[in-house]
Amino acid sequence: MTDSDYPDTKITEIKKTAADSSAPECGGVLNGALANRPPQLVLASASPRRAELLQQIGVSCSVRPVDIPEVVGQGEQPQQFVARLAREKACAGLADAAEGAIVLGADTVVVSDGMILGKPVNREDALVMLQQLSGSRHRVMTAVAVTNRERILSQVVTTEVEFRTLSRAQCERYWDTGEPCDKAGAYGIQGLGAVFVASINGSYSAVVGLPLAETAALLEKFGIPVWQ
Ligand SMILES: Cc1cn([C@H]2C[C@H](O)[C@@H](COP(=O)(O)OP(=O)(O)OP(=O)(O)O)O2)c(=O)[nH]c1=O
Repeated sequence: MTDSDYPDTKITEIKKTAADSSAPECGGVLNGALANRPPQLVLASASPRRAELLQQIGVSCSVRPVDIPEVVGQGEQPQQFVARLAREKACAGLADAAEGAIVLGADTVVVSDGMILGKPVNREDALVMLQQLSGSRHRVMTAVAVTNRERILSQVVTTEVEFRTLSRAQCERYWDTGEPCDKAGAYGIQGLGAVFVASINGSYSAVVGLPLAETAALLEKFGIPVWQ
């Protein structure tokens, strides 16, 4: 794999137009009185890992999971896909957030041999994913998006992970632990799945669900400091 295979990643900024601002999912105007309050961060995610990772860098938030369809568009590249989902999650979270709220959404996928692996839908799906990852390298892409009613900033972070060779029996035992079922690629690097990992090149926290250095920089652009 070369750098040009995953040309990470500058921050993408999208300014919301007047039309966007009146749209129900992202609408509203910040009024003067509320503008003086410290910004409230809303985490639009059901992932306990993302809440823990934010806590790790001293950022407090309220948690409001959102439900959006996670379907790859025709011709959509993995990097575009994760970025779109993170932005859609953030925008959906803004819909019923308080005035002045800042919302963070994120998405993680595993990319192996050009295939996008999300969370396994069942045991067989997980076993196929783990066998596919066995003895080879894959990429984990995590996008983070932060939005208020005026703009969205987003960034995609790609990490390369190399797996040891796994036996079918090992994959079955791993499934039985319950760990793979809610994780992209059917493994958790932060858990028992760590024993499968021969090497990692990139951001560990991004593999777990949120790239902390990049997230901290994005939050600071919205006036939310880390380590408070
Ligand atoms: C590869 C890998 C993924 N994961 C997790 C991170 C994400 O929570 C999950 C990928 O699914 P996502 O759809 O990104 O997130 P989610 O469904 O958990 O939460 P939400 O959509 O509400 O934000 O996989 C790990 O915890 N460890 C790992 O090593």
